[in-house]
Amino acid sequence: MSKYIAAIDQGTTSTRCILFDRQGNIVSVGQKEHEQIYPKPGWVEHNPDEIWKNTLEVIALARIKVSVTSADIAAVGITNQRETTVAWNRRTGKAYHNALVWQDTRTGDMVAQFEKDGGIDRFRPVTGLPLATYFSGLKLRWLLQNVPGLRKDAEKGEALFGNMDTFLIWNLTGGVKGGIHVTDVTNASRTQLMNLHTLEWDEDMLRTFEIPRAMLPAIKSSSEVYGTVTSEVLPGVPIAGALGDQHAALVGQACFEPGMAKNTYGTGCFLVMNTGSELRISEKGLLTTIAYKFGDQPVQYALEGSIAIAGALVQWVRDNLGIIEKSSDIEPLAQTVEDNGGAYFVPAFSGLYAPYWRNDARGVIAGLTRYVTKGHIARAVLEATAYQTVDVVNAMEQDSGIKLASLRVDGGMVANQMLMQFQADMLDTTVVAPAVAETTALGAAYAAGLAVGYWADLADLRKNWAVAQTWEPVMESPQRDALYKGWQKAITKSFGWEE
Ligand SMILES: Nc1ncnc2c1ncn2[C@@H]1O[C@H](COP(=O)(O)OP(=O)(O)O)[C@@H](O)[C@H]1O
Ligand SMILES: O=P(O)(O)OC[C@H](O)CO
Repeated sequence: MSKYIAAIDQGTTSTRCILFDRQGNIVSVGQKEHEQIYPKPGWVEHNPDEIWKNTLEVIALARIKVSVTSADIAAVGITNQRETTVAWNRRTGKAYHNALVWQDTRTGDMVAQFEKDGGIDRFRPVTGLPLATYFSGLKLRWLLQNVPGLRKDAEKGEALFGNMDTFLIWNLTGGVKGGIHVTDVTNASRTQLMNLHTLEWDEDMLRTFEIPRAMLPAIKSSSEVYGTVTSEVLPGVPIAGALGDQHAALVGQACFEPGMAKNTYGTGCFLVMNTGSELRISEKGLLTTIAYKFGDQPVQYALEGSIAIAGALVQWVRDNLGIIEKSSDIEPLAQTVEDNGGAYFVPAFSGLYAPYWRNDARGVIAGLTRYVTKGHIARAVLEATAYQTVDVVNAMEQDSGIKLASLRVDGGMVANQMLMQFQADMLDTTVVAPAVAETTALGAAYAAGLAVGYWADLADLRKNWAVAQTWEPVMESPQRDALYKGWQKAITKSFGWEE
């Protein structure tokens, strides 16, 4: 019997391949970062060829470290940065343009145009999503309008659209030699082209955004065999699961009951609450999305609070300001001071996502005086992620009527003790990190493993979840309230910057 499940986690910053055993333990990891391309202010691109090459490389790396053959791997699961949009040619395999990354704001004018006729929530009842630059539908519309020849090829079915899940599955299953063109429901739910009620591409949305249906992948469940890997890195292994990364983290955190929630602190920060088989359209600025759908079992829905910039702000301080060398240096720098010194950093680099949905917002540092040092700025940077999470939790509790008893956390920023303690303090709630920190990859492994019988059922998966660390709130209410009041004031200063 095969010993492991492989998960490919194609994130915003890097691509990883992780091998898991039956207890959900990490056996081996291969990881590689890719280039972030910023052609203009607000534009963010990735090179799909680089990501495909990195994917092959990280699979090989993960295998070499523990010298496993493909016979040792029962299945592979894919998880990915969501919304990031690629169009490529079926015959050549070449992308027509760099991938437009989820954070890219170039569709701002389209958003404004569509908003004029029906407001920001006009597509919410069908898609669960507000009008925003974030989702794939308008990014694809931009490509179709701006890349010569793409629309013609798309109408003939020669050009294919996909998010990174689709692009990788197509390449892994043979590419130009008959690659399989599919996506899963969770990824499809982020395009703003899928009808949340029917789980099919919505004809009205396709017509409104002028998207040729022939270029769209088939929508599948999150856990079933889509095809078999033909590339020599994993020959003959079935690809049996796919989930957008935030949905995968929900699964990896074993949040299988309605009301259970997780928050993933990566490039962005995404709080997702399982709401069961009931579809709820948010009234507080959250997204309605698919939690997961395992095979032919009923679909599970979720509410999501998406924050565009979290760890990305730490990267920005590292790469653009150069006041730290590596991301983890932000913590000792922030520890050089007692508090934020009155400074607040609102990282509205891609506008503001949940619960504000302000495409016109841009980043500000507020409350500066001559007293403020780089230590205070470091502190304000970390606090920004915690305050944004409080904004989202407040909306989530109002929307769902459920008070969070504790918050399950994961992602690269969870390594930051100061941030996690501050988060517990600002939420006045226990924050809990699980033993397996790579919940995103684990969730994709679970989806694939369930499809091929490596794990029998959800009970098998629940057993694997264990606590690694908890952070308890210790801050007094007056201090918490004063800090949050400052944040609420600062955030209004970011509004209306972009005309
Ligand atoms: N110790 C740390 N303190 C603060 N931020 C950190 C720390 N370690 C990593 N990060 C941030 O976490 C992010 C990487 O997390 P990860 O979960 O790997 O992201 P992604 O899946 O989005 O690629 C980066 O933006 C990085 O700046
Ligand atoms: O790559 P991450 O972990 O920052 O996640 C990106 C999200 O899926 C964007 O919606």
